Amino acid sequence: MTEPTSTSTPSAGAGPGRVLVIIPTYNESENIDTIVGRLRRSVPSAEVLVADDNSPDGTGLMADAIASRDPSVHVLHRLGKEGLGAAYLAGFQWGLERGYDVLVEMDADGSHQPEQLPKLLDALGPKNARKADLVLGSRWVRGGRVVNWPKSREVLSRGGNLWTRVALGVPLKDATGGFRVFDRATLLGIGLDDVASAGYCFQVDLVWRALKAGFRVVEVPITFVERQYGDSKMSQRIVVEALLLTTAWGVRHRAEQVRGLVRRRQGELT
Ligand SMILES: Nc1nc2c(ncn2[C@@H]2O[C@H](COP(=O)(O)OP(=O)(O)O[C@H]3O[C@H](CO)[C@@H](O)[C@H](O)[C@@H]3O)[C@@H](O)[C@H]2O)c(=O)[nH]1
Repeated sequence: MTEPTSTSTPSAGAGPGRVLVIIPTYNESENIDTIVGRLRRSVPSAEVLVADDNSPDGTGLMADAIASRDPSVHVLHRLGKEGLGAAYLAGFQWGLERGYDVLVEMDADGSHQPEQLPKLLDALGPKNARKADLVLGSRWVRGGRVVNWPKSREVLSRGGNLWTRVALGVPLKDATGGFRVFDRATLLGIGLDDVASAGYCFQVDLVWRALKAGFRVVEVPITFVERQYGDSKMSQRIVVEALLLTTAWGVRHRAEQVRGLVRRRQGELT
């Protein structure tokens, strides 16, 4: 693990502040060089943290080699595969401890295009005058799209987002996507210590927490391009986790709403 340098810090106030892009990896040896290179060219001031879960294909070692040539690239070596959510939580902690102002989630496989990161950072706004607290790269708002996705993935994603709106009342088109930009204060304000979701449900969990805490969440259209190399880690277990957890949260949420309504009615009657 290497320490961040201060050389890439943008001028105070004008830009978004110190940006750390966290890239979780598990068996991404075919993608890691390309994605880090694209990212460094697209947003040269941003630093990168590769959070690798001891990938058997040597992704972590490849990331070390990149980091040895580029002081803006850091590597967090984790013991084993614990899911995307756990890798991001470790990455957030790493970045918050080191004082980054903006923390970004981005896949390693090229499905999130680094060339679109500047417009997500623009939507967050400058460090001293944020326009939003959390920016979501959205496939399902007007202008957003997916390229080369099988119909089954589109149905799963659209269905998952519909379920999120119905069960949790989340007023967003794409609460499950994983290309996002967090202001530091948002991550500090949503209680990361008790996040239990490990798989992709983690994405819904964080958005929902941000909305409940009153943070401004905005969606910006992106083009999501299905990976060319390597495999998705999406599994039945991940889908079941998402369904069970969102259902449990939804039931609790609706019960709280009903209790609130009853309390208000009782107050009106007395
Ligand atoms: N460290 C670590 N990284 C992981 C793990 N599982 C997946 N990743 C990494 O997380 C990124 C996304 O994983 P994929 O398996 O390629 O994701 P996907 O199926 O295309 O899902 C994407 O879309 C979902 C919504 O449709 C998103 O919810 C998800 O975050 C991701 O962006 C990749 O960089 C992958 O290596 C893990 O257990 N540990």
